[in-house]
Amino acid sequence: MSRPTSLTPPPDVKAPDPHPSAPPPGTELGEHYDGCFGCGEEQENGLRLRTRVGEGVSVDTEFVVGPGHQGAPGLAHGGLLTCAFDEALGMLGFLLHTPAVTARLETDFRRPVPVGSTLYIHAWCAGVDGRKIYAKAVGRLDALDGPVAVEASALFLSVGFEHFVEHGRPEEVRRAMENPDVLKAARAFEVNP
Ligand SMILES: CCCCCCCC/C=C\CCCCCCCC(=O)SCCNC(=O)CCNC(=O)[C@H](O)C(C)(C)COP(=O)(O)OP(=O)(O)OC[C@H]1O[C@@H](n2cnc3c(N)ncnc32)[C@H](O)[C@@H]1OP(=O)(O)O
Repeated sequence: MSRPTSLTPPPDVKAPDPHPSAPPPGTELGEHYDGCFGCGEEQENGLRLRTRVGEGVSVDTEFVVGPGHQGAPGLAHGGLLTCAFDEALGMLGFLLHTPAVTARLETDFRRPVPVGSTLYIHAWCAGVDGRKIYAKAVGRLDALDGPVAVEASALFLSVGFEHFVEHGRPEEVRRAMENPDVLKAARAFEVNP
């Protein structure tokens, strides 16, 4: 039975529309930062997840589970599955046009996920209430309509770019700010609130 928690939007809060400048469904969202463990190309041991825009405020992310992702022999590690969900859910901020960070993330593991399988993760925004972004995701095994293996509920909070500048280690922040793609994304957020 589901119970109200801080991960459930208040009853009067509806699922939002994408921001007018959000990319259309089907668009592949690139890495948000090349050093990101979830999506960064420069992160040697990272998951290198790719995410596409779905209908409304939703995204689809595929996680191909390899031998480097094991917990038990031949099975995906739960923490890495949660990481893949965090990444997919985090991308919803791009459709709402705000940088956002995970405040709380709850994961339900329904079935084991074997090495060699692909987890099809669908994540969507259930509501926005001020800075709070309520989000959900479901991961299906080996097909878009495959059996549900993992589900997640999350609360993200919108933050300004100063969150990253103030808290990140200065050398990585400096390097990120030298990247024209990161700067362009940061300016787009600021110019079109
Ligand atoms: C210049 C370079 C720029 C580079 C930029 C690159 C691109 C970036 C773009 C996009 C990034 C995408 C990244 C994706 C990666 C995946 C996502 C992650 O893994 S993020 C990492 C993990 N998360 C954290 O590290 C957060 C650590 N926590 C915090 O920083 C703070 O706690 C924060 C911001 C979450 C909240 O702090 P407060 O001071 O802003 O706000 P308060 O007042 O504490 O909370 C506001 C409301 O939210 C509730 N709240 C806060 N935390 C909660 C929780 N854990 N559970 C339930 N409610 C919570 C509170 O009760 C309050 O509610 P009431 O307004 O009173 O109703």
